[in-house]
Amino acid sequence: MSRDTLLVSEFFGPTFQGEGTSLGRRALFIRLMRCNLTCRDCDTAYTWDATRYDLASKTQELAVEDLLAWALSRAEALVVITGGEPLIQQTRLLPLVRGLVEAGRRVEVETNGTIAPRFGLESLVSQFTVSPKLTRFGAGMPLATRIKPAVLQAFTATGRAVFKFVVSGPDELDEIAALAQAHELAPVYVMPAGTTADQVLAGAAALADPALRRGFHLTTRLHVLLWGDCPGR
Ligand SMILES: Nc1nc2[nH]cc(C(=O)O)c2c(=O)[nH]1
Ligand code: SF4
Ligand SMILES: [Mg+2]
Repeated sequence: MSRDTLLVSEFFGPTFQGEGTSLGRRALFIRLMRCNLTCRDCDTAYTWDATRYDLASKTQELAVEDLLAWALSRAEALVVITGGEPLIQQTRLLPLVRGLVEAGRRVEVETNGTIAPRFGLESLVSQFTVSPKLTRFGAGMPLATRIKPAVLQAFTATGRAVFKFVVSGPDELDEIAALAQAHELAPVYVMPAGTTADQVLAGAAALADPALRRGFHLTTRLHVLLWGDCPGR
């Protein structure tokens, strides 16, 4: 077994997968430190923003085998790996994912879609939930930083990608439709931004009919509806 370590922000569960295709399923979560993007409204800036947080005090450097033992000591069939941007650490993630899959677990990775999965990770992970960042959410970042066509293509080529856009309002659906068409992204989920139940509910209500008209799927943020902006849920 590898002595590799991962830079972890938090690991928790059981909880419910709060977003996307597995919404409502019991799951364990492993949130990794670091991100290569700097989204203005990031809800997990404590994983990467050294200007606002003391990252050293937020980081746990954990042995892969200890994380694996923790996950396998629980009954949950689904393990979600998120961040931050988890694929920054993908070489050291590989033995963890391999161990989980060999034990029969389903692994989903939540990613911003700017780093392609490699080294066999693309065939071990059951689902990549890819969230490209829109102009408003990614304010200040150039398009070429947020949207990498070859990487999006690599995710599509895995046959295991779903695309989930965090949306501030229905006026952003044009931008999503253009991206989906240009990069052949499917299936497309839209998800309201928000860290309170009121924001998420209002956002979902505003998105529902426009999303139906466009052929997009809709996801809420169940954990925010249930528990608000609460780390570790
Ligand atoms: N319950 C729960 N579901 C989630 N789905 C995606 C999450 C994330 O932070 O990436 C998340 C999270 O933090 N909690
Ligand atoms: S890509 Fe995700 S983790 Fe990184 S800054 Fe943007 S919202 Fe935050
Ligand atoms: Mg999140």
